[in-house]
This record gives sequence, structure tokens and C-alpha cells, in this order.
Amino acid sequence: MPSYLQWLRFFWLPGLILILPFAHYLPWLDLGPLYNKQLPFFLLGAALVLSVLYRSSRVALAAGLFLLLYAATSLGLLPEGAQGLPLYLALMALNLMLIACARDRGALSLIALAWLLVLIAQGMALFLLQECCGPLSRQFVLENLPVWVSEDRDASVILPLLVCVAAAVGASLLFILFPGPTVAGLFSCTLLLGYGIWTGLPLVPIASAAGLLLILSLLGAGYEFAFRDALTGLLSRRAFYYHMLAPGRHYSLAMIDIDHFKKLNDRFGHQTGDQVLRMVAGLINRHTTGRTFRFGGEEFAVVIPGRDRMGAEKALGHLCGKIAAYPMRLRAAGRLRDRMIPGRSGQRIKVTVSIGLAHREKSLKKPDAVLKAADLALYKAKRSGRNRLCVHVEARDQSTKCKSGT
Ligand SMILES: Nc1nc2c(ncn2[C@@H]2O[C@H](COP(=O)(O)OP(=O)(O)OP(=O)(O)O)[C@@H](O)[C@H]2O)c(=O)[nH]1
Repeated sequence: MPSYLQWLRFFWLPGLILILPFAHYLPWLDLGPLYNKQLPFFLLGAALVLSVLYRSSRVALAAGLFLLLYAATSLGLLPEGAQGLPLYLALMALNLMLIACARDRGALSLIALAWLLVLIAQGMALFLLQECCGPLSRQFVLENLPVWVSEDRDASVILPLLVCVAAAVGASLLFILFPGPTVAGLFSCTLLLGYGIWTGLPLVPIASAAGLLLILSLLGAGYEFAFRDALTGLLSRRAFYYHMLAPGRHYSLAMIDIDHFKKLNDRFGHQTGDQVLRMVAGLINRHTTGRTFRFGGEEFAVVIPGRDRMGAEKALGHLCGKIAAYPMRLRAAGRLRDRMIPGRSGQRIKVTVSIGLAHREKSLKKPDAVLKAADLALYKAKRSGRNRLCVHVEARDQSTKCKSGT
């Protein structure tokens, strides 16, 4: 599966929250509970507490910021009308983008505290500015912004809207560079703020939805932590066991092991070994259908759903050859590059894998039995020379057939 499609997984749940405001247009849906004035305090408070537990300074700052703004408007310290609020929301979007750039350092760290003070100072500066100069006048906007943006909209929302769009673009670029649930959550919050400014939605549903988005981003981070392998980005062994509790009626299971990985580690170092693991994981993902898991160490498992056994065997035989033929070169700094550059020297690293494959069939009904058969086939592939695919064959002698990858 292409990596950009994998990124989309970070937006499934935020997407559901982001379409919530559109439910406005569905007359049969009662959105009354979302307008409960206490709800934002509960949701943002929960996000804040969870962020401390998850040691996420970014979510803590975002939740703290929303809480401050919501508390200030609830107490009447900030104007809730169309004149003042959009500017605060835009400033918030800008800060969320900046927060997304930072690294998590633990919610109670000194840096997080310093940042919170800077954010409060910004809010106060904006408050004083509005107090002494009055709200952003229509005249100012019309004079300083292109006419096309300010013809039929309320002028006071145009500048905040532009700031919000800039923040959302910045956050989306960040997400492309550092995909993850936290950046996805903060990016979704900037979109939410932009939507709030655009429609003039009251702060109650915006703050509630922001609380939900931040909670979901933490739950997403928890899921990644529990079910993803941090090095390769593949699903983890734990996810494999959960998947094998209900793998479906027809599937094939491949166990893939990198050959002589210990030697490679010893010769080129652990860092190079890690890069080889990442590259092999990427190649497996690219050249197989089904779900790929990092089973542990230098071993991977692929569960291919469906009855097409020949198709699975063909794809895995192909994978063996693709990995053996893949040009990996060692850079001077000990880093690998995945393409040969003509004229550049660098030691070539040959990486091969052995694969054991078993299909779910009459004699192998339970997932444990399929796993055992695939493991035996892998053992056979190792013993008969490595760099090959061996398939468990359903027969009286439970034999295997093998095919070399070169
Ligand atoms: N760089 C790196 N090495 C790892 C990681 N996990 C396990 N290893 C190493 O993988 C090696 C596995 O070695 P073995 O189980 O002997 O397997 P092998 O050398 O590939 O031998 P065969 O499987 O028989 O071809 C060990 O040296 C582990 O230290 C990891 O995350 N990164």
C-alpha cells in the first residue's frame, strides 16, 4: 500500500469530528447537547489530563490554550461577538501550527510552561491592542487587503481567515514531513478554527470539537504505541496476534526472515542494520497485498486474505527476487542509499530474505497451525540455501516445495 494512503489512517477519526459542524444542516439531528456550556470544560479538561499521562506537551499546550480562551469568553473577559473573537481564533490557529513544529517534552516540563506564558502574553497583547485601538475596522481591511477577498463578507473575519488558512497550510506541510496522530490532531484543530471563523459558529461547539480532536489524537498516539513498530512503521507483533484471532476463512500466511542479519549487523553496525530493516519493510509493503507485520527482530509476517494461492505464491516468489536485486549501497557516513548513483563508489550490501508460506486449508484450520506450518516452511527455506520461498504443501507427508529467489 502506498505510504500516503497509510497516512490517511490518522484522519479517519478526526474526519468524523470535523464533519460534525456540518450536521447543522441536517434538521433531524439534535445538536443541542453539543451546545452545553459545560461540555468544553469536560472535554478539554480530559484532554489536558490525558496529555499529562501521555507526556505530550503539544497536546497539553493546545488543550490549555483552548481552555484559557473558552474560560475567558465564558467569564465575559473576551468579546464573544463577531468583532473580536475571530482574531483570537486566528491567533490560536497560528500557535497550534507552531506547537505542531515542537517536540513533545512531557506536559509538565519547563519549556512547556515557558511556552504557555508566551501564549498568555500574546493573548493579553491582542486584548490590549483591541481595547486601545478598537476592533479591526472595515476601512483598515478594505485598504490593506485585496478587494476580491473583502467584497461581500464581513470584513472583520477576512484577516483572521487568511491567518487561519496560512496556519492550516503550514500544519499540513508539517504533517507531510512528520506524519503522526498529534500533528494530524493539531492540523484538524486549525481547520476547525477556520471553519468557526468562516461560519461564525459560537465558541461552545468549536471548543467541544477541539477537545474531542485532542483526545482522539492522544488515543491515536496510544494506538500507534501499542500496535505499531516504531522502527519500520509496520503493525507490531501484538497487532499480529489480535489479527490472527479472526483472520477470516481463506488466507495465506508468509513468514519472512532476513538472511544472515547478525553478520550484517556485526559487519556494518546496528544503525545500518536498522536501515536495512526499514528498507526490507518498505519493499514487502510495496510488493505484497495483505497486511504486513514486524513479527520481531529481523522477521516479518504477511497475512494475505483470499483464496488466490497461486497469486500469493507468485507475489512472494517475486518479492524474494526483488529484494535480492535491490541496489543498497553504503554511504560514507554509514548510511544506506536505496539507488545506485552511477560514478559514485560505495560498498554494495546484498540483502536476501527467506520466506515460508502456508495456506489455511482443511488440515490447517486453526491460525496457530497455519503459523506453525509457515514457520516450518521458513525453516526449510533457510536449510535449503536461503534466498528462497518454500511453501507448505497439504499432503500426507506435510512436505514443502521451494523456489529460489535468484
Ligand atoms: N539492527 C538491528 N538488529 C536487530 C534488531 N532486532 C534484532 N536484531 C538482530 O538480528 C540478529 C538476528 O540474528 P539471528 O537470529 O542469528 O539470525 P541471522 O543472523 O539472520 O541468521 P539466519 O536467520 O539463520 O540467516 C541478531 O543479531 C539481533 O541482534 C533491530 O531492531 N535492529
